Amino acid sequence: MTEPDLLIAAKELDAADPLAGFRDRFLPADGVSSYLDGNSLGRPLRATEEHLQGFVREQWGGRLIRGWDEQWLELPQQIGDELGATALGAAAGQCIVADSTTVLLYKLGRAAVAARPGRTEIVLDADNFPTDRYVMEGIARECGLTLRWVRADYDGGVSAEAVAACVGPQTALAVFSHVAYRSGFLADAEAITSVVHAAGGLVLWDLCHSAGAVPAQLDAWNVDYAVGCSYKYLNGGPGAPAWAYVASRHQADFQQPIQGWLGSADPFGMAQGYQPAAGIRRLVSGTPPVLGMLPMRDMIALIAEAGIGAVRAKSVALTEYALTAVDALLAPHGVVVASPRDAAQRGSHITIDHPAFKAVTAALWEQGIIPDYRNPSGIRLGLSPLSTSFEETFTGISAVLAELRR
Ligand SMILES: Cc1ncc(COP(=O)(O)O)c(C=O)c1O
Ligand SMILES: Nc1c(O)cccc1C(=O)C[C@H](N)C(=O)O
Repeated sequence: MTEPDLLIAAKELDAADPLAGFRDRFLPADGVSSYLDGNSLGRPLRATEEHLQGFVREQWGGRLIRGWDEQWLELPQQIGDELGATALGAAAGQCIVADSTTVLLYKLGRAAVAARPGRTEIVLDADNFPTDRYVMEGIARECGLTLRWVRADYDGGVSAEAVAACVGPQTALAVFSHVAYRSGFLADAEAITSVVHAAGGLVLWDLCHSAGAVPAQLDAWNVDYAVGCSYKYLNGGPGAPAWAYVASRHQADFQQPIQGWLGSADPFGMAQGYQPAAGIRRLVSGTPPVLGMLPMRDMIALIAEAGIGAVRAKSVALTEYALTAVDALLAPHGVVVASPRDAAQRGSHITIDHPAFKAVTAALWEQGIIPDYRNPSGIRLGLSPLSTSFEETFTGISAVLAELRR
C-alpha cells in the first residue's frame, strides 16, 4: 500500500468506526496532531475537568470534613467495584483503589509469600517492568527467598510452557505482566495461572498495560492477585492511584504488610493493637487519595458505555492498521516490528525498532507527534481505543517516515 492509499484507508476506517464519536469526549491538546502515548499517560476527559471543579466547589468546599463519613471513605471500594465489573471480570468486593502500582505490588507480593510458608522462590520474567522486578528483589531479600527468571523474548513474551519449566514445589509466587510494557505481548493469563497453581504457587498479574483496553476475566481465570495503574487506558491522570484485586478466597488470610488505621476493623475506635478490616478494605493503609481517584471513574463510565468488547475490537483494528502501515512505509527503511503479529497475542501498543529512533522521537515531539521511546531502540505506538483515530495513527507513522528520509 502506498502512503496516499494508507491515508484513504485510515479515513474509511474512521468513517466506519462505531466508537469514533467517543474521541470528542476528550479534551483537545493544542499543537498535538498525533498522540500515540495513551499507554503511558491517557488523555483527560472533558467530563473530568467539570467533575473535578464541581468536587472542589461542592464536595470539598461545601461538605468539608463531613465528606469522609458521607461518601469519601467508601470511594476506594466503590470505584474498585465499578472497575472490576466494567473491565476486569471481577465480582464485587475484590478490587480496591489505593497507593501506586509499586506499593501495591509490595503489599500483594509480601502477602502472597506469607501465604506460602516454607516455599523459597519467586518466579518472574526478565523483561517485566523494572518496578515489578525491583519490588520482588526487595521482597526476596527481606524474606530470604531467591528469584527464578523465566526467559521472555524481546518481541515475544512469557508462555505457559516457559513458566511450567520454572515452577515447582519451591515456588511461592509468580509475577507477570498481562501485556508486556515493551513488546505489547499479551500473555495467556488463564493458562499460566493454572500452571502455577498446579505447582502449588500463587500468581500476581500486573495489568498496567491492559486494564481498560484488553478485557480481563480475573475471576474466571482463577487469578489470585492482580494490580494495575489507572493513568494509562483508565485515564486517571498523572500520579493517579493504582488498583488491586485480591480473590475473595484469599482475603481472610491476607497479611497486610503496611498496617494502617484505615485498613483496620474499626478506624475510629482508635484502640490499641491492629485488627484488620474484613474483606478487601484491609488493603488500605492510610487516607485514600480522593481527588486522584475521581478521573478514572469518568473513564470507567465511558468504557462501560462503549462496552469493553467493542473497545478491544477497536484496539485490535488500530494495531492491525498500524502494522500494515509500518510494513508498507517503514520496513523498507530498515524498521523492524518487535511486537506479536497475531492479534490474539497483542495488547494495544506495538513497538517498532530502528537504530535512529531515539533521535527520531525527539524530532517528532518537537512537531507535536507524540509516541514514546524505550531502550534499546524502540518507538512504542500506544493506541488508546476511545481516544485514538486511524488517521492520527497514519499521521504518526507517516511522520516517522519523513524523519527517516531526512
Ligand atoms: C507494567 C508496569 N508496572 C508498573 C508500572 C509503574 O508503577 P508506578 O505507577 O508505581 O510508577 C508501569 C508504568 O509506569 C508499568 O508499565
Ligand atoms: N508512570 C510513568 C511516569 O511516572 C513517568 C513517565 C512514564 C511513566 C510510565 O507510565 C511508563 C510506562 N509504564 C512504561 O510502560 O514505560
